[in-house]
Amino acid sequence: MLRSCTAGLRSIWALRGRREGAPRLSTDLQPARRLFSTEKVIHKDWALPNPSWSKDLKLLFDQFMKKCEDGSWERLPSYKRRSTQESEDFTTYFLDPKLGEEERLSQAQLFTRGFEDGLGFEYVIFKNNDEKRTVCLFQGGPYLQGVPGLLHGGAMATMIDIALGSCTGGAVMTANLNINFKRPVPLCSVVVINSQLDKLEGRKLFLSCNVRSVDEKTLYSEATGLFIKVDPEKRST
Ligand SMILES: CCCCC/C=C\C/C=C\C/C=C\C/C=C\CCCC(=O)SCCNC(=O)CCNC(=O)[C@H](O)C(C)(C)COP(=O)(O)OP(=O)(O)OC[C@H]1O[C@@H](n2cnc3c(N)ncnc32)[C@H](O)[C@@H]1OP(=O)(O)O
Repeated sequence: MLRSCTAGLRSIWALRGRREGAPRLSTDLQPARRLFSTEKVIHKDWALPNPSWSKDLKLLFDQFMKKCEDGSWERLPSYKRRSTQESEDFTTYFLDPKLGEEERLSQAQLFTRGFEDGLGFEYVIFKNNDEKRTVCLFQGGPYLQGVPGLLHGGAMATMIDIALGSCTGGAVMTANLNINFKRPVPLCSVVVINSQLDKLEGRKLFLSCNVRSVDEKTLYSEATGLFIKVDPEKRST
């Protein structure tokens, strides 16, 4: 497993070298502002295959894209940042215009999309609206290591949070997340997160998920989450 991870890293570096004008490693501390001056980066949909995707991830992606053809499933696009109504709901709810937050947040981006191809979170989420469930295909890259050779539990928790949140379809906040880590996840492997909405009670959404290996033989984690729809009448700050 470690050998394939190293090989993956080597190919990522090789690719980076080949791509003309490709940004250098984020550890070079390039100003984030420069990244965001490129409209292409802001509007790019990151939930699409790139050369770092393993055969397993590409295969599953293709299978789910096929399921999208009859409209029962949809692929959810993913951006570093976006200016949709949903984001506006969050901004109105949490940010105080008096504090000049907009300027401070001009460099903000979704942290799961802050890594270069293959190094961090590679994932795509498919949603089945009728069945109120999502499937997240996730490949955790070498920068997400915890115990040597294994995915950090916090990285897994992050993906679980996003996967559960993707089932809610609106402006929500995570109020509670409960995870049972049953088996360690090998770094650079692909896992499948199956999430579902179990119950809706006013503004409270109760969700659950499991995380399995591609062959479904290993159950890595099980989790439940409580998400609260933000109340536009309330401000939290
Ligand atoms: C997660 C994905 C979201 C996807 C959204 C989609 C699109 C958005 C567009 C762009 C964004 C893109 C991507 C987003 C990606 C990632 C998001 C990451 C998510 C997070 O990383 S998020 C940070 C961690 N999260 C917090 O930082 C929450 C801090 N917290 C609060 O901000 C408040 O606490 C809040 C708002 C949760 C509730 O506050 P509130 O004032 O609105 O409501 P209130 O307190 O009245 O609770 C109402 C009813 O919920 C019950 N209740 C509340 N909390 C409970 C708990 N813990 N356990 C059991 N029951 C609970 C009460 O008991 C009451 O129940 P009842 O009505 O029956 O009495």
